Amino acid sequence: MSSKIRIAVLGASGYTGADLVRLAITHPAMEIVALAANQKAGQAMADIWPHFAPYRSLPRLVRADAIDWGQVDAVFGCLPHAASAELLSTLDERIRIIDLSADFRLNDTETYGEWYGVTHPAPHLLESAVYGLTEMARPRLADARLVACPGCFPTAALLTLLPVAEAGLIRDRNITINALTGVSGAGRGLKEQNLFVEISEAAAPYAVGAHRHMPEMEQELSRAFGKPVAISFTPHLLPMNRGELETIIVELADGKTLADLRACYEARYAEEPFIHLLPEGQVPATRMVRGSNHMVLNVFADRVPGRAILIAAIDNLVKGSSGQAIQNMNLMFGLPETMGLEAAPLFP
Ligand SMILES: NC(=O)C1=CN([C@@H]2O[C@H](COP(=O)(O)OP(=O)(O)OC[C@H]3O[C@@H](n4cnc5c(N)ncnc54)[C@H](OP(=O)(O)O)[C@@H]3O)[C@@H](O)[C@H]2O)C=CC1
Ligand SMILES: CC(=O)N[C@@H](CCC(=O)OP(=O)(O)O)C(=O)O
Repeated sequence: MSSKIRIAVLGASGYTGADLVRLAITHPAMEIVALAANQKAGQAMADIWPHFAPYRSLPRLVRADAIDWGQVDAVFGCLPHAASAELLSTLDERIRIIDLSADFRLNDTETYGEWYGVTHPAPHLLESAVYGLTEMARPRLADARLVACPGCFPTAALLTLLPVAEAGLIRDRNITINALTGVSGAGRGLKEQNLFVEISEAAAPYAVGAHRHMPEMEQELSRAFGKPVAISFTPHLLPMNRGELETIIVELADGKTLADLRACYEARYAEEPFIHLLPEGQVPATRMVRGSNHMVLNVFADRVPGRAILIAAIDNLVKGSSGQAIQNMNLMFGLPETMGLEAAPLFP
């Protein structure tokens, strides 16, 4: 192995793949050896991405079957679900996999089939897959061959809910998550509902009562509560490029207070480089984290007795996908966890 981790990015012509490349360019221990696409194979990154104009030496996009896999130590799967598992399951066991799709997040293939509408292409890989919510998965990452990065909505929701669920501070019922997202969450493919005229000067919910991230959140929350949990989750599309904000209403467990929630986050996240409990009263907003791997979080009282409001913001393309993927890679390869991810948020 060379002194750097030689990486391939599958889906480098998509939004998460491109943001991964953006971060990899300045990562001191990553060397980009291959970039793959589907319809855009054959094109140069600088031709399809205006922000890569200064980086003409990036490898040209190829189809995955044209990659010299002997040169690759780690692969990032930035592909649609099913296509991702199909391709990744053909790779040599030596190559470590960081998958950003939904393919290896759910433990059971029946739930996957129900929500994703396809038969799982590689069920034999599920057992060894580590659910890569980094802050919760550290001990299992060093030896992992396959890491399934969480969806963008579950990332913010679970980082907010898991500590207080595990500490018995909230009830396992009536958890309501309302989320706002930027349009890059839907990928670069053209969809008429995401055209400028359809989304500008507007805000609208989608996948109401039926979003695919619910089973993923329920899987992890059920583990934390030690019993099956159902949640209510409604995403809303906003006319912004990046960013995700989640407002979560919870019921406090008997005798627990807002101060208990705050103390729990202070203890759990005090040493975390990327998770920040804001000072009392400060409201999280997407502009606080844009372009960075940070998450900001705060807790607020609800007028309804016995409830609390938890709010978190992340950048869907960084902490919600490519940044978290690199954070996982750093731990898989024994590197400092924050390597290549130290950039401050972009503002204004
Ligand atoms: N966008 C986001 O905020 C997040 C996305 N994700 C997940 O990450 C994955 C990538 O998302 P995103 O970057 O937004 O998607 P995009 O639609 O922007 O990009 C998809 C990429 O996959 C390639 N591709 C499509 N179909 C195939 C195929 N059959 N075989 C090989 N390559 C193919 C495309 O190539 P070409 O352009 O040549 O057609 C493109 O490079 C998805 O699974 C998504 O759900 C996860 C967290 C957040
Ligand atoms: C705005 C928008 O459409 N966002 C996407 C989130 C992308 C994501 O995280 O999807 P996967 O779980 O498939 O990886 C969505 O709501 O489906």
